[in-house]
Parts: sequence; C-alpha cells; structure tokens
Amino acid sequence: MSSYVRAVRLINFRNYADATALFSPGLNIVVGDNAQGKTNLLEAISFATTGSSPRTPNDSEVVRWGADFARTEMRVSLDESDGSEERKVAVGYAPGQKKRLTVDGAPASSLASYAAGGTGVRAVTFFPDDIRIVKGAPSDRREFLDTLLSSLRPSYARAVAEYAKAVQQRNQLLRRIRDGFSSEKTLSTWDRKVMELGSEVLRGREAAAEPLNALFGTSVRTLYGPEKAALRYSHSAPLDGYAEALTEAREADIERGTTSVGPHRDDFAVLFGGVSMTTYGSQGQQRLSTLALKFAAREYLRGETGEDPVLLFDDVMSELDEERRGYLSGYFLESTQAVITTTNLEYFDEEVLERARVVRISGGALSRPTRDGAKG
Ligand SMILES: Nc1ncnc2c1ncn2[C@@H]1O[C@H](COP(=O)(O)OP(=O)(O)OP(=O)(O)O)[C@@H](O)[C@H]1O
Repeated sequence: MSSYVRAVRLINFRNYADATALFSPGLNIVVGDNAQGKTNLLEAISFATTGSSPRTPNDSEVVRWGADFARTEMRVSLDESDGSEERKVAVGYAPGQKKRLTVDGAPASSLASYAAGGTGVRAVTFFPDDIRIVKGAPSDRREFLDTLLSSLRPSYARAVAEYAKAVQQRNQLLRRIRDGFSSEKTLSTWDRKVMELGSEVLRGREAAAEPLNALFGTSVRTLYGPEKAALRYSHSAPLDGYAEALTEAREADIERGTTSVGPHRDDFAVLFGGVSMTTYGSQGQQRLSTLALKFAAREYLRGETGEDPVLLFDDVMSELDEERRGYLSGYFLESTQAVITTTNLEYFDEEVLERARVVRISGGALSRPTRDGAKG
C-alpha cells in the first residue's frame, strides 16, 4: 500500500489553537457546519505535506489571528518497502523568519525537496476556487502544471523559480537597452540563462503534456459522458525552435521591454468535443473539467512515482448530482487515502459511511480522536 497520513496536529493554524486529527486509509469525511474550519484542516494537511499553502502564497495568512507563529506536525505511514514504518514531519512558520521544515527531527535540505516527496507522501488537492484553472487566466493553468511537476522533482521547482527571476532580469535589461542605458551586446548572457532554464521547464511540461491529455480524456469520460475531451498545450515556442524564436523576437522585445517567448507565455486549452471550456464551458462543465484535471494529476503522479497520492478534496459533493456523488464516493473509498469535507453527511450512502472515518468539526475543535485505525 502507498503511504498515507496518520495524523495531523495544527497549532495556531487559521482558526485552530491546538487540535489533532487522526485519519485512516481509504475515505475520511470531515463534516461540520459552515465556517467551522473544514477547509482550514485540508489546507493544513497540504501545508504539512508540501511546506506551503495551496490557497495563498502569503504564509502569514495561515497564522491564527493574534498568534505569532503557526505550526503543523504530521505523522505519515510509509510504504512498507522502505523498511521504516513512520515518518514525522513538521512545518513551523513565524512571520519575518525563515520557515522551518523538519523530517524526523532533522532540517529538510530545501523547501523544494520537502515538497517533492520529502515527507513520504504527495497530495492532490481540490478547492472550489480551483475552477479558475479552467476558467481563469493562462497563468492559472501554468501554475497547475508547475505545481504538479514540482511535486515530482525538486529540480523542476528550482528551474521554474529561477526561470521567473531570469525573465524578470532580462526584462529590466531590455528596458535599459531600449532607453539607451545598456548595450545590446549584454543581452546574450541573459538570453543563454533564460534559454537554459526555460528549456528545462519546457522539457518537463512537454513530457507531461501527452500523458495528461490521455488521462484527462479518460477522467472526463467517467465523470461526464462520452464527450471527447482533450488538453492541448500551446507554445509560444516549442523546445526545438526556442533559440530561434527568442532571437527573432529580440527587436520587438526591446521595443516592448518584455520577453515575449518562452514557457512563461504558454497555455493549455481544455477542450470538450473541440470546444474550449475556458471560453464556452458552463459552470458545471468547468467544475467537472477541473475535477477531471485533478483525477488526471493523481494518475500521472501514480504512474511517475508508483505511489498513490493522498486526495484532499474540499466540498466536492455539493454541486454534483446523485449519480456522480455515488461514483465519487466509490472513487475515494478505493483510493489509498482521501480526506474530503462536507456540510452534509446525507450526500453519502449508509454503506459508504460505514466504511469511512468521519471527523466532526465545530469552531476549530475536532471530534475526540479515536485510536489509529478505528473509525468514527
Ligand atoms: N488566520 C486565521 N486566524 C483565525 N481564523 C481564521 C484565519 N483564517 C481564516 N479564519 C477563519 O476560519 C473560519 C473557518 O474557515 P474555513 O474556510 O475552514 O470554514 P469551512 O468549515 O470550510 O466553511 P464552509 O463550509 O463555509 O466552506 C472562518 O470563519 C475564517 O474567517
């Protein structure tokens, strides 16, 4: 069996002062009224798993109001083949200070390596706001791809971050050249750097594009219907024509003061029967395609690592019809581990509830943890 999360402790995290939740393999249902802390709990599991919040780039938002730090601790049950049984990981954050990440008590070598499997577990998250991946701007779609690929390899995460910096610096230089403060000769050093890092990003994305397209097609068929669905990556320049395209765009780039070619300008189309869901999708189609993207991400991670990621899905049942809710319950029950939130247990059949662990939340307090492995 793949690794899974046994327990998470939240200290000064969002509306939690100090609370511990225990989880089982298979389906875990977090239930509570509105604004009790369900989303915050999923966010905390993700924070503990990757060292960052999937909801905000601003870490200080997760610190409980009035507190001066936030901390998550997590116990992960490891895949047996590793020999060791359990890993303990923690993330501590105090505004103004460097984030502290530890694995079995020792500092993690970097955030990138912590997030890319350093904790022993990977996660795929779904938050209602993720619909922007389909509905929103190209940057939302690029972020989806980059987060997924970064969770596989720390080197990809580093390339993405360094590439963004290199593009910014090139842009500054372009403007200096345009305004006569620098000579065009200085540009070739930055072009090489941008190309080198950009190529690494492109290679990662190009390798993932086709498998993700196929997995997305299958997920849409099971979730939605016989529609032929596809993801189509669109390049500002493909890998093999990157250098030429960057050189060709040089004059125009100087004029505009921005870099117009490279993976930071790419996008992918989400298509149902050839129709763009970004432009023409109904709310329901956009939501289902977002779910299908997440399912594709799960399968992709599973294929690449041989490990099933943990699924953290927020309020996923509420806008689905009964048949799809039934399908999803089965999907989660059969996963290595899923933690999903709901305000309403009636979305689940009796037999699903019998097989699931139910965690109740009220005002940032969790139902008393029961022994590991016990339900309820
Ligand atoms: N940094 C913070 N410190 C304290 N409370 C916070 C912080 N950030 C958010 N909250 C509060 O936590 C509460 C619970 O939020 P959460 O999004 O987890 O609710 P939820 O149970 O998922 O609700 P819903 O069913 O309405 O989506 C909210 O009232 C929110 O204002």
